Amino acid sequence: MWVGTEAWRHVDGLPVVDRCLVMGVVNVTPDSFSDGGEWFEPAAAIKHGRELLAEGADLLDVGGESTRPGAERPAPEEETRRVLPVIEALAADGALISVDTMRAGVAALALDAGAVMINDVSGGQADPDMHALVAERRTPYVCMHWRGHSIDMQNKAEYDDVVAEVIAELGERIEAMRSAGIDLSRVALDPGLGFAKNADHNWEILRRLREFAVLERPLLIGASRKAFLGRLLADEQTGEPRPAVRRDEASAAVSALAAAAGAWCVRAHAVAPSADAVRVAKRWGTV
Ligand SMILES: Nc1nc2ncc(COP(=O)(O)O)nc2c(=O)[nH]1
Repeated sequence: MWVGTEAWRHVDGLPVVDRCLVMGVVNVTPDSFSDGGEWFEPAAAIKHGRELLAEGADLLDVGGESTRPGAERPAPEEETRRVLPVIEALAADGALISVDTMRAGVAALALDAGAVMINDVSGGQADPDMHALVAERRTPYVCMHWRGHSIDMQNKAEYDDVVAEVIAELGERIEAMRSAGIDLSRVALDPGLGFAKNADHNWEILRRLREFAVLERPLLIGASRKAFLGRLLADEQTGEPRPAVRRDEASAAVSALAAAAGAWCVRAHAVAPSADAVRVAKRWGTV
């Protein structure tokens, strides 16, 4: 039976400990950009989730729809088929699970199967029923900044001031959640790195991360293995981006810096490096 990494204080539903949390990524998809297909079989995904918990993941994010740029959407039934057995098994181990879905129907079944949080990259824009579900079930909810589905989201990466505009658009989401009767004390926000954002936008958001404090909600940062890190670390001779599976050191560096800037949680494919990184950030900032 898995035991939590540290004493949990559920402050109004969102899990909280006295450092930045680490959310391990379990993509049960054939085509996610960073690990597509590796954990597509339930047994492999469950085994991987247990490995991430052993590496120090505070919670696991189980998703059945790839959101990489250009991705085609699976049918709701297929998305459900992918995630439910994995959520059931890992929740039975005692793990804290968020379901990474934009669909209220999938989220409801995931909650019934033992998930304790909904991670919605669309912030409720992809499914008009999502906010009502979150309000009714009083589920801790991650609301990410989003400007449309992966199939064409990079066409919407136009900003005058990306930080000001992402903050404003997340503010609109907060109002929509408030109107839907959602208990905002159970809501975390996420700037959506790589979603309708290019590399410069991502770096500007990270550089100015503290400005998001104006929204007065915990922040989740999902930088792990993303293309902007690959481009930063491109081969100097060939210009070839660093492959996704070799971006974990850079991902951990972002985790440390995001934690130092006050992030509530970081989302990581390789948990161990980021688990160490957030502990370094905590001790560094401790008087
Ligand atoms: N809250 C949140 N959820 C996410 N889900 C998927 C991906 C895409 O990355 P993946 O395909 O490696 O999971 N990124 C995020 C993110 O940045 N934030």
